[in-house]
Amino acid sequence: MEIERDKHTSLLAETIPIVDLSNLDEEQVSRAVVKASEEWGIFHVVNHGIPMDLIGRLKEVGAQFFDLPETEKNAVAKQAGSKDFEGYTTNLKYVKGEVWTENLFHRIWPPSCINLSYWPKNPPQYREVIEEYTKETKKLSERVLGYLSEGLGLPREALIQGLGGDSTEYVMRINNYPPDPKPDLTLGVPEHTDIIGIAIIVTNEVSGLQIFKDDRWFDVHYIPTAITINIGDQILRLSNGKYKNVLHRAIVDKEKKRMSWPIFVDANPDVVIGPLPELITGDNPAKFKPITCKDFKYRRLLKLPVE
Ligand SMILES: O=C(O)CCC(=O)C(=O)O
Ligand SMILES: [Fe+2]
Repeated sequence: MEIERDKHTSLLAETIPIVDLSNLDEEQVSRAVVKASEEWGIFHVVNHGIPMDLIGRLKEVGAQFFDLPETEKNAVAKQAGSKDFEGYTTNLKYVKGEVWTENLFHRIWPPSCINLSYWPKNPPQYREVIEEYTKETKKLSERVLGYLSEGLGLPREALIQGLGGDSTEYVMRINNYPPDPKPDLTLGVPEHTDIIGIAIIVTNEVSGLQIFKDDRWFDVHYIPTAITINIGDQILRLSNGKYKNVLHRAIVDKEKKRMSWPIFVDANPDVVIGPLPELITGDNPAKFKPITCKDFKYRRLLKLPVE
């Protein structure tokens, strides 16, 4: 596969929507989140209520982990042959069309699905910081899903329940993209839509996330105080296509290390994902067939069609 990279994406002045969550007019906030999700499938939130100090500590423990020698990172390595995704994986190689990244992946909520053997013991404050950040992102996620439910004309809990309510899994991913001497040959993450409900992302100061809209790629500019929210496949399907699952990719930098910390809000494997029944009318027929999350992911992974 040859990577086609437009040369001048960063010249585009347009930015993804920015929603100020401190606005006291809740209806205005709700409408802004809904509009951004319909048109872009991605937006920044500012004044989101998550302490910047906590975000700073999250970035610190992530960076410290990836700075460890390979042998130490391998203490939490993804198990070869394991069907599950949790653990540390590295993919740093100069092959045309390949990805240039190493990452750490593990569940963070609910407590019953946490496997601490994939949580680094070094740096020592890793666990405490992630636990604190989990609580904050869960609140933010529920707030955003509440607005998106209202935008469907449904009670605030509708999408939270659609994603499985208390069984919804939160998954931490930390992506590390070291400087890449041959950035034209590689991508950090090839283009994809997230297979989950929503993603809540912070990054370091190096921009690199790009999204596809109206036939072109746009840079998602780094805003120090913002958190970026992506709509994934599960919300597209639950909303019967109203909210867009944004197509995105990450490019790498020749000189600077880029890092990102997405949290994925993900229905558990047994949850059936299809348009919420209340949305379906003669005028709005179902655009998707209900399917368990497990089957949906399996088919997407193998690139099989999903109705
Ligand atoms: O690195 C980024 O900004 C985004 C990474 C991403 O899309 C993913 O991990 O799914
Ligand atoms: Fe993604």
